[in-house]
Amino acid sequence: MAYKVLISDPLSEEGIQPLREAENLEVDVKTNLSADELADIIGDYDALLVRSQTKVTRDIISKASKLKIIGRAGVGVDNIDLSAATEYGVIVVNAPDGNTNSAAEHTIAMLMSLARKIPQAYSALKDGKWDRKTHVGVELKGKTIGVIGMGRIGQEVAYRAKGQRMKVIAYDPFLTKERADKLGIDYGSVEDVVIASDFITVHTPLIKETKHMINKEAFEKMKDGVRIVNCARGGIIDEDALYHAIQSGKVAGAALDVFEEEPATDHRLLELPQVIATPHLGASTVEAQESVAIDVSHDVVRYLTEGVVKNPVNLPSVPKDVMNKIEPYFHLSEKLGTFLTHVTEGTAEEINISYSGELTELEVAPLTRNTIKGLLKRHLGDHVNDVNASYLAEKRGIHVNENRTSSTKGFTNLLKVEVKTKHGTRTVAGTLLNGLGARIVQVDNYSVDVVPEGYLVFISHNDRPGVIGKVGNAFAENDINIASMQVGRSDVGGNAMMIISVDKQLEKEELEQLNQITEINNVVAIEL
Ligand SMILES: NC(=O)C1=CN([C@@H]2O[C@H](COP(=O)(O)OP(=O)(O)OC[C@H]3O[C@@H](n4cnc5c(N)ncnc54)[C@H](O)[C@@H]3O)[C@@H](O)[C@H]2O)C=CC1
Ligand SMILES: O=C(O)CCC(=O)C(=O)O
Repeated sequence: MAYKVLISDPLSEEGIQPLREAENLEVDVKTNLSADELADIIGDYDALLVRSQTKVTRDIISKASKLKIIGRAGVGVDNIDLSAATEYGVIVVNAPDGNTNSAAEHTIAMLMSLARKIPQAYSALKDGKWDRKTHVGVELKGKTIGVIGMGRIGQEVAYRAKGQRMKVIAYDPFLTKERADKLGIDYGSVEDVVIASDFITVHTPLIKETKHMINKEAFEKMKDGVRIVNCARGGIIDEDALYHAIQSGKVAGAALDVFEEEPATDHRLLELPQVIATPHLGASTVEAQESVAIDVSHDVVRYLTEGVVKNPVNLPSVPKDVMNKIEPYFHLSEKLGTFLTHVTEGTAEEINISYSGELTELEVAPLTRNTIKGLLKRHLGDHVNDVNASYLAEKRGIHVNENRTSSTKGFTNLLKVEVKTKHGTRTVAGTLLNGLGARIVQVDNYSVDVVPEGYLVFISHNDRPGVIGKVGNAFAENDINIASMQVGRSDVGGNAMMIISVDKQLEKEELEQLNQITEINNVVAIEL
Protein backbone atom coordinates (compact mmCIF):
# COMPACT_ATOMS: atom_id res chain seq x y z
CA MET A 1 0.00 0.00 0.00
CA ALA A 2 1.23 3.49 -0.88
CA TYR A 3 2.32 5.92 1.83
CA LYS A 4 0.14 9.03 2.05
CA VAL A 5 1.69 12.49 2.46
CA LEU A 6 -0.35 15.56 3.44
CA ILE A 7 0.94 19.06 2.68
CA SER A 8 -1.10 21.46 4.80
CA ASP A 9 0.66 24.81 4.12
CA PRO A 10 1.52 26.36 0.75
CA LEU A 11 4.87 24.85 -0.35
CA SER A 12 6.83 25.45 -3.54
CA GLU A 13 5.58 23.11 -6.31
CA GLU A 14 9.19 22.69 -7.58
CA GLY A 15 10.27 21.91 -4.00
CA ILE A 16 7.86 19.02 -3.59
CA GLN A 17 8.88 17.29 -6.83
CA PRO A 18 10.94 14.66 -4.92
CA LEU A 19 7.67 13.59 -3.25
CA ARG A 20 5.71 13.53 -6.49
CA GLU A 21 8.44 11.52 -8.22
CA ALA A 22 8.91 8.96 -5.44
CA GLU A 23 7.43 5.52 -5.93
CA ASN A 24 4.77 4.33 -3.59
CA LEU A 25 3.88 7.82 -2.35
CA GLU A 26 0.55 9.62 -2.70
CA VAL A 27 0.65 13.38 -2.18
CA ASP A 28 -2.36 15.49 -1.10
CA VAL A 29 -2.14 19.29 -0.87
CA LYS A 30 -4.87 20.67 1.43
CA THR A 31 -4.12 24.15 2.73
CA ASN A 32 -6.11 26.48 5.01
CA LEU A 33 -7.60 23.60 6.99
CA SER A 34 -9.09 24.47 10.38
CA ALA A 35 -7.72 22.58 13.39
CA ASP A 36 -10.88 20.41 13.41
CA GLU A 37 -10.63 19.65 9.70
CA LEU A 38 -6.98 18.64 10.10
CA ALA A 39 -7.79 16.51 13.14
CA ASP A 40 -10.51 14.74 11.12
CA ILE A 41 -8.23 13.68 8.25
CA ILE A 42 -4.75 13.34 9.82
CA GLY A 43 -5.41 9.68 10.75
CA ASP A 44 -5.08 8.76 7.03
CA TYR A 45 -1.53 10.09 6.60
CA ASP A 46 1.99 8.72 7.07
CA ALA A 47 3.71 12.09 6.63
CA LEU A 48 2.75 15.71 7.20
CA LEU A 49 4.56 18.69 5.63
CA VAL A 50 4.04 22.18 7.03
CA ARG A 51 5.45 25.72 7.11
CA SER A 52 4.63 27.87 10.12
CA GLN A 53 0.87 28.33 9.73
CA THR A 54 -0.31 24.82 10.62
CA LYS A 55 -0.26 24.27 14.36
CA VAL A 56 0.69 20.64 14.87
CA THR A 57 -0.66 20.30 18.40
CA ARG A 58 -0.71 17.35 20.78
CA ASP A 59 -4.37 16.88 19.88
CA ILE A 60 -3.56 16.57 16.16
CA ILE A 61 -0.61 14.23 16.84
CA SER A 62 -2.69 12.05 19.16
CA LYS A 63 -5.19 11.52 16.31
CA ALA A 64 -2.46 10.76 13.75
CA SER A 65 -2.39 7.02 14.24
CA LYS A 66 -0.35 6.31 11.06
CA LEU A 67 1.87 9.40 11.16
CA LYS A 68 5.60 8.62 11.02
CA ILE A 69 7.20 11.92 10.11
CA ILE A 70 6.47 15.64 10.25
CA GLY A 71 8.51 17.83 7.88
CA ARG A 72 8.86 21.53 8.69
CA ALA A 73 9.85 23.48 5.58
CA GLY A 74 11.88 26.05 7.53
CA VAL A 75 13.90 26.43 10.73
CA GLY A 76 11.65 27.19 13.74
CA VAL A 77 9.61 24.24 14.97
CA ASP A 78 7.64 26.19 17.57
CA ASN A 79 4.39 25.38 15.70
CA ILE A 80 4.96 21.65 16.32
CA ASP A 81 4.50 20.00 19.72
CA LEU A 82 7.89 18.25 19.79
CA SER A 83 7.39 16.39 23.04
CA ALA A 84 4.06 15.03 21.79
CA ALA A 85 5.71 13.98 18.51
CA THR A 86 8.50 12.23 20.43
CA GLU A 87 6.02 10.61 22.81
CA TYR A 88 3.98 9.30 19.88
CA GLY A 89 7.10 8.12 18.05
CA VAL A 90 6.81 10.66 15.23
CA ILE A 91 10.11 11.99 13.95
CA VAL A 92 10.23 15.70 13.15
CA VAL A 93 12.61 17.04 10.50
CA ASN A 94 13.28 20.61 9.42
CA ALA A 95 15.26 22.50 6.77
CA PRO A 96 17.77 24.53 8.76
CA ASP A 97 19.91 25.90 5.92
CA GLY A 98 17.49 26.60 3.08
CA ASN A 99 16.15 29.98 4.19
CA THR A 100 19.21 31.47 5.95
CA ASN A 101 20.07 33.77 3.07
CA SER A 102 16.51 35.02 2.57
CA ALA A 103 16.03 35.70 6.31
CA ALA A 104 19.32 37.61 6.44
CA GLU A 105 18.43 39.64 3.34
CA HIS A 106 15.00 40.44 4.79
CA THR A 107 16.64 41.62 8.00
CA ILE A 108 18.89 44.00 6.06
CA ALA A 109 15.90 45.20 4.00
CA MET A 110 14.00 45.92 7.24
CA LEU A 111 17.05 47.63 8.75
CA MET A 112 17.39 49.98 5.79
CA SER A 113 13.65 50.61 5.53
CA LEU A 114 13.61 51.45 9.22
CA ALA A 115 16.56 53.81 8.99
CA ARG A 116 15.13 55.67 5.95
CA LYS A 117 11.40 55.40 6.88
CA ILE A 118 10.67 54.01 3.41
CA PRO A 119 7.34 52.31 4.29
CA GLN A 120 6.03 55.49 5.97
CA ALA A 121 7.11 57.71 3.07
CA TYR A 122 5.67 55.29 0.52
CA SER A 123 2.36 55.13 2.31
CA ALA A 124 2.12 58.95 2.59
CA LEU A 125 2.96 59.40 -1.08
CA LYS A 126 0.35 56.82 -2.10
CA ASP A 127 -2.10 58.95 -0.09
CA GLY A 128 -1.12 61.95 -2.21
CA LYS A 129 1.21 63.63 0.35
CA TRP A 130 4.58 64.94 -0.93
CA ASP A 131 6.07 65.21 2.58
CA ARG A 132 9.87 65.51 2.73
CA LYS A 133 10.07 66.81 6.33
CA THR A 134 8.50 63.99 8.32
CA HIS A 135 10.51 61.24 6.70
CA VAL A 136 14.06 62.31 7.46
CA GLY A 137 16.09 59.20 8.21
CA VAL A 138 19.48 58.26 9.64
CA GLU A 139 22.56 56.70 8.02
CA LEU A 140 23.83 53.23 8.83
CA LYS A 141 27.48 54.00 8.07
CA GLY A 142 29.53 54.35 11.25
CA LYS A 143 26.64 53.23 13.49
CA THR A 144 26.89 50.21 15.78
CA ILE A 145 24.60 47.26 15.23
CA GLY A 146 24.16 44.73 18.02
CA VAL A 147 23.49 41.18 16.81
CA ILE A 148 22.05 38.88 19.46
CA GLY A 149 22.27 35.27 18.31
CA MET A 150 25.17 34.49 15.96
CA GLY A 151 23.94 31.26 14.37
CA ARG A 152 23.35 30.84 10.67
CA ILE A 153 21.25 33.99 10.14
CA GLY A 154 22.93 36.22 12.76
CA GLN A 155 26.34 35.63 11.15
CA GLU A 156 25.02 36.47 7.68
CA VAL A 157 23.43 39.66 9.02
CA ALA A 158 26.67 40.66 10.77
CA TYR A 159 28.61 40.09 7.56
CA ARG A 160 26.19 42.20 5.50
CA ALA A 161 26.01 44.97 8.13
CA LYS A 162 29.78 45.31 7.81
CA GLY A 163 29.12 45.84 4.09
CA GLN A 164 27.05 48.87 5.11
CA ARG A 165 30.18 50.02 6.98
CA MET A 166 28.50 49.50 10.33
CA LYS A 167 30.38 48.44 13.46
CA VAL A 168 29.13 45.09 14.69
CA ILE A 169 29.00 43.90 18.28
CA ALA A 170 27.47 40.48 18.93
CA TYR A 171 26.48 38.09 21.68
CA ASP A 172 25.95 34.35 21.42
CA PRO A 173 26.76 31.81 24.15
CA PHE A 174 28.88 29.97 21.59
CA LEU A 175 30.71 32.97 20.15
CA THR A 176 34.39 32.94 21.07
CA LYS A 177 36.86 35.81 20.82
CA GLU A 178 38.75 33.92 18.08
CA ARG A 179 35.59 33.58 15.99
CA ALA A 180 34.63 37.23 16.59
CA ASP A 181 38.14 38.35 15.57
CA LYS A 182 37.92 36.22 12.46
CA LEU A 183 34.59 37.84 11.55
CA GLY A 184 36.03 41.28 12.28
CA ILE A 185 33.43 42.13 14.90
CA ASP A 186 33.36 42.92 18.63
CA TYR A 187 31.77 40.58 21.10
CA GLY A 188 30.39 41.03 24.59
CA SER A 189 27.56 40.08 26.93
CA VAL A 190 23.92 40.84 26.12
CA GLU A 191 24.29 43.90 28.35
CA ASP A 192 27.41 45.10 26.48
CA VAL A 193 25.54 44.73 23.19
CA VAL A 194 22.44 46.50 24.45
CA ILE A 195 24.43 49.45 25.84
CA ALA A 196 26.70 49.93 22.82
CA SER A 197 24.24 49.67 19.92
CA ASP A 198 22.40 52.18 17.73
CA PHE A 199 20.51 49.30 16.09
CA ILE A 200 19.76 45.93 17.70
CA THR A 201 18.71 42.83 15.78
CA VAL A 202 17.83 39.47 17.34
CA HIS A 203 18.47 36.07 15.73
CA THR A 204 17.95 33.47 18.47
CA PRO A 205 15.35 30.73 18.70
CA LEU A 206 12.41 31.46 21.01
CA ILE A 207 13.24 29.35 24.06
CA LYS A 208 12.93 29.81 27.83
CA GLU A 209 16.25 31.72 28.01
CA THR A 210 15.40 34.09 25.15
CA LYS A 211 11.71 34.78 25.93
CA HIS A 212 11.50 38.54 26.62
CA MET A 213 15.31 38.81 26.75
CA ILE A 214 14.79 42.32 25.34
CA ASN A 215 12.58 43.68 28.11
CA LYS A 216 11.95 46.87 30.11
CA GLU A 217 15.32 46.64 31.90
CA ALA A 218 17.14 46.09 28.62
CA PHE A 219 15.40 49.08 26.97
CA GLU A 220 16.38 51.27 29.94
CA LYS A 221 20.07 50.47 29.33
CA MET A 222 19.92 51.27 25.60
CA LYS A 223 21.05 54.48 23.92
CA ASP A 224 18.33 57.07 23.41
CA GLY A 225 16.99 56.77 19.87
CA VAL A 226 17.98 53.11 19.42
CA ARG A 227 16.24 51.18 16.63
CA ILE A 228 15.14 47.54 16.97
CA VAL A 229 14.75 44.76 14.38
CA ASN A 230 13.12 41.38 14.96
CA CYS A 231 13.04 38.95 12.05
CA ALA A 232 13.47 35.87 14.28
CA ARG A 233 10.56 35.11 16.57
CA GLY A 234 7.87 37.17 18.31
CA GLY A 235 8.39 36.97 22.06
CA ILE A 236 12.17 37.42 22.07
CA ILE A 237 11.31 41.11 22.49
CA ASP A 238 8.72 41.95 25.12
CA GLU A 239 6.07 43.68 22.98
CA ASP A 240 4.56 45.69 25.87
CA ALA A 241 7.98 46.97 26.88
CA LEU A 242 8.75 47.85 23.25
CA TYR A 243 5.44 49.73 22.95
CA HIS A 244 6.22 51.83 26.06
CA ALA A 245 9.85 52.39 25.01
CA ILE A 246 8.63 53.78 21.66
CA GLN A 247 5.94 55.90 23.31
CA SER A 248 8.50 57.37 25.72
CA GLY A 249 10.87 58.25 22.87
CA LYS A 250 13.63 55.91 24.09
CA VAL A 251 13.27 53.74 20.98
CA ALA A 252 13.15 55.70 17.71
CA GLY A 253 11.70 52.85 15.69
CA ALA A 254 11.19 49.14 15.28
CA ALA A 255 11.04 46.77 12.30
CA LEU A 256 9.08 43.62 13.03
CA ASP A 257 8.58 40.56 10.85
CA VAL A 258 7.31 38.38 13.68
CA PHE A 259 4.87 38.73 16.58
CA GLU A 260 4.05 36.90 19.80
CA GLU A 261 0.62 36.02 18.38
CA GLU A 262 0.33 35.47 14.64
CA PRO A 263 -1.45 36.47 12.49
CA ALA A 264 -1.08 39.91 14.09
CA THR A 265 -3.48 42.07 12.14
CA ASP A 266 -4.92 43.98 15.09
CA HIS A 267 -1.87 44.87 17.20
CA ARG A 268 -1.30 48.13 19.02
CA LEU A 269 2.36 48.23 17.90
CA LEU A 270 1.09 48.47 14.32
CA GLU A 271 -0.71 51.71 15.23
CA LEU A 272 2.60 53.45 16.01
CA PRO A 273 4.12 55.41 13.09
CA GLN A 274 7.61 54.43 14.30
CA VAL A 275 6.87 50.73 13.69
CA ILE A 276 7.29 49.13 10.28
CA ALA A 277 6.23 45.53 9.81
CA THR A 278 5.88 42.58 7.46
CA PRO A 279 3.68 39.49 7.99
CA HIS A 280 6.42 36.90 8.74
CA LEU A 281 8.02 37.17 5.31
CA GLY A 282 11.66 36.45 6.25
CA ALA A 283 11.73 33.16 4.36
CA SER A 284 9.22 34.13 1.68
CA THR A 285 11.33 34.08 -1.45
CA VAL A 286 11.08 31.77 -4.44
CA GLU A 287 14.60 30.48 -3.74
CA ALA A 288 14.16 29.82 -0.02
CA GLN A 289 10.78 28.18 -0.44
CA GLU A 290 12.07 25.86 -3.14
CA SER A 291 15.15 25.01 -1.14
CA VAL A 292 13.37 24.24 2.18
CA ALA A 293 10.66 22.23 0.43
CA ILE A 294 13.29 20.16 -1.44
CA ASP A 295 15.19 19.50 1.81
CA VAL A 296 12.15 18.26 3.76
CA SER A 297 10.74 16.35 0.80
CA HIS A 298 14.00 14.40 0.48
CA ASP A 299 13.99 13.67 4.21
CA VAL A 300 10.38 12.41 4.06
CA VAL A 301 11.16 10.13 1.13
CA ARG A 302 14.36 8.86 2.81
CA TYR A 303 12.59 8.19 6.09
CA LEU A 304 9.61 6.38 4.58
CA THR A 305 11.82 4.26 2.32
CA GLU A 306 15.10 3.77 4.24
CA GLY A 307 14.33 4.88 7.81
CA VAL A 308 17.07 7.55 7.83
CA VAL A 309 16.91 11.36 7.84
CA LYS A 310 19.37 14.22 7.44
CA ASN A 311 17.86 16.91 9.64
CA PRO A 312 16.08 15.30 12.62
CA VAL A 313 14.75 17.63 15.31
CA ASN A 314 13.37 15.28 17.95
CA LEU A 315 14.59 12.02 19.43
CA PRO A 316 15.56 9.22 17.07
CA SER A 317 14.86 5.61 17.82
CA VAL A 318 17.78 3.65 19.33
CA PRO A 319 17.70 -0.17 18.76
CA LYS A 320 15.66 -1.76 21.51
CA ASP A 321 18.33 -4.13 22.84
CA VAL A 322 20.87 -1.29 23.17
CA MET A 323 18.26 0.97 24.71
CA ASN A 324 17.28 -1.56 27.37
CA LYS A 325 20.87 -1.72 28.64
CA ILE A 326 21.69 1.98 28.60
CA GLU A 327 18.30 3.44 29.48
CA PRO A 328 18.97 3.64 33.25
CA TYR A 329 21.97 5.93 32.56
CA PHE A 330 20.16 8.27 30.18
CA HIS A 331 18.75 10.54 32.87
CA LEU A 332 22.14 10.77 34.64
CA SER A 333 24.12 11.58 31.50
CA GLU A 334 21.90 14.50 30.44
CA LYS A 335 21.74 15.90 33.98
CA LEU A 336 25.55 15.89 34.28
CA GLY A 337 25.72 17.89 31.04
CA THR A 338 23.06 20.35 32.21
CA PHE A 339 24.75 20.74 35.61
CA LEU A 340 28.00 21.68 33.86
CA THR A 341 26.37 24.36 31.68
CA HIS A 342 25.38 26.16 34.87
CA VAL A 343 28.72 25.97 36.68
CA THR A 344 31.09 26.44 33.75
CA GLU A 345 32.29 29.92 32.85
CA GLY A 346 32.93 30.63 29.18
CA THR A 347 32.48 28.67 25.98
CA ALA A 348 33.19 24.93 26.02
CA GLU A 349 36.21 24.05 23.89
CA GLU A 350 36.68 20.42 24.88
CA ILE A 351 34.43 17.84 26.51
CA ASN A 352 35.95 14.64 27.92
CA ILE A 353 33.54 11.89 28.88
CA SER A 354 34.90 8.86 30.78
CA TYR A 355 33.04 5.64 31.38
CA SER A 356 34.19 3.30 34.17
CA GLY A 357 33.12 0.03 35.78
CA GLU A 358 30.02 -1.67 34.36
CA LEU A 359 29.63 1.16 31.85
CA THR A 360 32.74 0.05 29.95
CA GLU A 361 30.84 -3.05 28.79
CA LEU A 362 27.98 -1.07 27.26
CA GLU A 363 27.37 0.71 23.94
CA VAL A 364 27.92 4.22 25.31
CA ALA A 365 27.72 6.39 22.16
CA PRO A 366 24.03 7.29 22.79
CA LEU A 367 25.01 8.33 26.34
CA THR A 368 27.78 10.55 24.98
CA ARG A 369 25.29 12.20 22.61
CA ASN A 370 22.86 12.59 25.48
CA THR A 371 25.51 14.24 27.68
CA ILE A 372 26.39 16.66 24.87
CA LYS A 373 22.69 17.31 24.44
CA GLY A 374 22.52 18.29 28.13
CA LEU A 375 25.49 20.59 27.62
CA LEU A 376 24.10 22.34 24.53
CA LYS A 377 20.36 22.39 25.06
CA ARG A 378 20.22 25.19 27.58
CA HIS A 379 21.61 27.60 24.99
CA LEU A 380 20.54 26.11 21.68
CA GLY A 381 17.01 25.06 22.60
CA ASP A 382 14.88 22.01 22.07
CA HIS A 383 16.03 21.26 18.54
CA VAL A 384 19.23 19.76 20.05
CA ASN A 385 18.70 16.00 20.26
CA ASP A 386 20.72 12.81 20.48
CA VAL A 387 21.23 12.70 16.73
CA ASN A 388 22.36 16.26 16.11
CA ALA A 389 24.12 16.97 19.44
CA SER A 390 27.55 15.74 18.28
CA TYR A 391 27.17 17.52 14.96
CA LEU A 392 26.24 20.79 16.67
CA ALA A 393 29.21 20.50 19.05
CA GLU A 394 31.54 19.85 16.13
CA LYS A 395 30.10 22.79 14.17
CA ARG A 396 30.92 24.99 17.15
CA GLY A 397 34.49 23.72 17.31
CA ILE A 398 33.93 21.78 20.56
CA HIS A 399 36.14 18.65 20.69
CA VAL A 400 34.42 15.69 22.29
CA ASN A 401 36.50 12.77 23.59
CA GLU A 402 34.99 9.57 24.86
CA ASN A 403 37.09 7.11 26.84
CA ARG A 404 36.80 4.09 29.10
CA THR A 405 38.87 3.87 32.27
CA SER A 406 39.32 1.44 35.13
CA SER A 407 39.20 4.14 37.82
CA THR A 408 35.78 3.71 39.46
CA LYS A 409 36.58 5.38 42.82
CA GLY A 410 34.83 2.43 44.49
CA PHE A 411 31.56 2.72 42.51
CA THR A 412 30.33 -0.12 40.33
CA ASN A 413 29.77 2.40 37.54
CA LEU A 414 31.00 5.96 37.06
CA LEU A 415 30.29 8.53 34.35
CA LYS A 416 32.69 11.47 34.50
CA VAL A 417 32.32 14.60 32.36
CA GLU A 418 35.02 17.24 32.08
CA VAL A 419 34.54 20.56 30.28
CA LYS A 420 37.47 22.75 29.29
CA THR A 421 36.99 26.45 28.58
CA LYS A 422 39.38 29.41 28.37
CA HIS A 423 38.75 29.95 32.09
CA GLY A 424 39.71 26.44 33.24
CA THR A 425 38.42 22.92 33.60
CA ARG A 426 35.33 21.77 35.46
CA THR A 427 34.55 18.14 36.24
CA VAL A 428 31.43 16.39 37.44
CA ALA A 429 30.92 12.67 37.94
CA GLY A 430 27.83 10.63 38.61
CA THR A 431 26.81 7.08 39.31
CA LEU A 432 23.72 4.91 39.48
CA LEU A 433 23.40 3.53 42.99
CA ASN A 434 21.71 0.17 43.15
CA GLY A 435 18.12 0.77 44.25
CA LEU A 436 18.72 4.46 44.99
CA GLY A 437 18.94 5.95 41.50
CA ALA A 438 21.26 8.59 40.07
CA ARG A 439 23.70 10.60 42.17
CA ILE A 440 26.31 13.29 41.47
CA VAL A 441 29.30 12.00 43.46
CA GLN A 442 32.08 14.36 42.44
CA VAL A 443 32.42 18.03 41.49
CA ASP A 444 36.00 18.97 40.59
CA ASN A 445 38.04 17.36 43.37
CA TYR A 446 35.24 17.38 45.94
CA SER A 447 33.30 14.24 46.82
CA VAL A 448 29.56 14.94 47.13
CA ASP A 449 26.29 13.03 47.22
CA VAL A 450 23.64 15.00 45.33
CA VAL A 451 20.43 13.81 43.65
CA PRO A 452 20.56 15.37 40.14
CA GLU A 453 17.00 16.64 40.24
CA GLY A 454 15.07 19.86 40.82
CA TYR A 455 16.61 23.09 42.08
CA LEU A 456 20.19 23.36 43.34
CA VAL A 457 22.32 26.27 44.47
CA PHE A 458 26.06 25.98 43.79
CA ILE A 459 28.27 28.21 45.92
CA SER A 460 32.06 28.66 45.62
CA HIS A 461 33.51 30.22 48.77
CA ASN A 462 36.53 30.50 51.03
CA ASP A 463 36.72 27.99 53.86
CA ARG A 464 36.11 30.20 56.95
CA PRO A 465 34.20 29.54 60.18
CA GLY A 466 30.62 30.84 60.09
CA VAL A 467 29.99 30.76 56.29
CA ILE A 468 27.50 27.92 56.54
CA GLY A 469 25.63 29.82 59.26
CA LYS A 470 25.47 32.99 57.15
CA VAL A 471 24.17 31.04 54.16
CA GLY A 472 21.62 29.24 56.37
CA ASN A 473 20.43 32.61 57.75
CA ALA A 474 20.06 34.09 54.25
CA PHE A 475 17.90 31.13 53.20
CA ALA A 476 15.82 31.34 56.41
CA GLU A 477 15.27 35.11 55.96
CA ASN A 478 13.89 34.43 52.48
CA ASP A 479 11.79 31.52 53.70
CA ILE A 480 13.61 29.04 51.44
CA ASN A 481 13.54 25.46 52.58
CA ILE A 482 16.86 23.61 52.35
CA ALA A 483 16.30 19.96 51.44
CA SER A 484 19.97 18.98 51.65
CA MET A 485 23.40 20.59 51.81
CA GLN A 486 26.79 19.27 50.69
CA VAL A 487 30.01 21.02 51.68
CA GLY A 488 33.51 20.27 50.43
CA ARG A 489 36.89 21.98 50.68
CA SER A 490 40.29 21.53 49.09
CA ASP A 491 42.28 22.25 52.27
CA VAL A 492 41.71 23.99 55.61
CA GLY A 493 41.12 27.72 54.97
CA GLY A 494 41.34 27.20 51.18
CA ASN A 495 38.73 27.03 48.41
CA ALA A 496 35.44 25.37 49.27
CA MET A 497 32.04 24.74 47.73
CA MET A 498 28.46 24.01 48.75
CA ILE A 499 25.67 22.37 46.82
CA ILE A 500 22.29 23.04 48.36
CA SER A 501 19.02 21.41 47.22
CA VAL A 502 16.06 23.75 47.57
CA ASP A 503 12.33 23.54 46.88
CA LYS A 504 12.13 26.42 44.41
CA GLN A 505 14.27 28.39 41.97
CA LEU A 506 16.02 31.29 43.74
CA GLU A 507 15.04 34.82 42.67
CA LYS A 508 17.68 37.23 41.34
CA GLU A 509 17.58 39.30 44.58
CA GLU A 510 18.04 36.17 46.70
CA LEU A 511 21.13 35.20 44.69
CA GLU A 512 22.46 38.75 45.05
CA GLN A 513 21.98 38.61 48.83
CA LEU A 514 24.04 35.39 48.97
CA ASN A 515 26.70 36.94 46.74
CA GLN A 516 27.12 39.74 49.25
CA ILE A 517 28.41 37.35 51.95
CA THR A 518 32.12 38.28 52.09
CA GLU A 519 33.50 34.75 51.94
CA ILE A 520 31.38 33.81 48.90
CA ASN A 521 33.02 34.06 45.48
CA ASN A 522 30.18 32.89 43.27
CA VAL A 523 26.60 31.67 43.50
CA VAL A 524 24.74 29.85 40.71
CA ALA A 525 21.13 28.68 40.64
CA ILE A 526 20.74 25.38 38.84
CA GLU A 527 17.58 23.75 37.52
CA LEU A 528 17.95 20.07 36.64
N1 LIG B 1 11.28 35.51 9.93
C1 LIG B 1 11.42 34.36 9.31
O1 LIG B 1 10.70 34.05 8.38
C2 LIG B 1 12.49 33.42 9.74
C3 LIG B 1 12.83 33.33 11.05
N2 LIG B 1 13.80 32.44 11.45
C4 LIG B 1 14.14 32.41 12.86
O2 LIG B 1 15.41 33.02 13.04
C5 LIG B 1 16.03 32.50 14.22
C6 LIG B 1 17.49 32.13 13.95
O3 LIG B 1 17.56 31.10 12.99
P1 LIG B 1 18.98 30.43 12.62
O4 LIG B 1 20.03 31.46 12.58
O5 LIG B 1 18.74 29.59 11.44
O6 LIG B 1 19.18 29.50 13.91
P2 LIG B 1 20.57 28.95 14.53
O7 LIG B 1 20.21 27.81 15.40
O8 LIG B 1 21.58 28.76 13.46
O9 LIG B 1 21.06 30.18 15.44
C7 LIG B 1 20.46 30.55 16.64
C8 LIG B 1 21.59 31.07 17.54
O10 LIG B 1 21.02 31.63 18.72
C9 LIG B 1 21.96 31.42 19.76
N3 LIG B 1 21.36 31.59 21.08
C10 LIG B 1 20.67 30.71 21.83
N4 LIG B 1 20.34 31.25 23.01
C11 LIG B 1 20.83 32.50 23.00
C12 LIG B 1 20.83 33.56 23.94
N5 LIG B 1 20.22 33.43 25.12
N6 LIG B 1 21.43 34.71 23.61
C13 LIG B 1 22.04 34.86 22.42
N7 LIG B 1 22.09 33.88 21.47
C14 LIG B 1 21.48 32.73 21.77
C15 LIG B 1 22.44 30.00 19.52
O11 LIG B 1 23.68 29.75 20.17
C16 LIG B 1 22.56 29.96 18.00
O12 LIG B 1 23.89 30.25 17.59
C17 LIG B 1 15.14 31.34 14.66
O13 LIG B 1 14.26 31.82 15.67
C18 LIG B 1 14.34 31.01 13.43
O14 LIG B 1 13.14 30.36 13.72
C19 LIG B 1 14.48 31.65 10.56
C20 LIG B 1 14.17 31.72 9.24
C21 LIG B 1 13.12 32.58 8.71
O1 LIG C 1 7.65 29.15 6.74
C1 LIG C 1 7.96 30.33 6.87
O2 LIG C 1 7.81 31.16 6.00
C2 LIG C 1 8.54 30.78 8.19
C3 LIG C 1 10.01 30.60 8.24
C4 LIG C 1 10.49 30.65 9.62
O3 LIG C 1 10.06 31.43 10.44
C5 LIG C 1 11.52 29.67 10.04
O4 LIG C 1 12.04 28.97 9.18
O5 LIG C 1 11.80 29.64 11.24
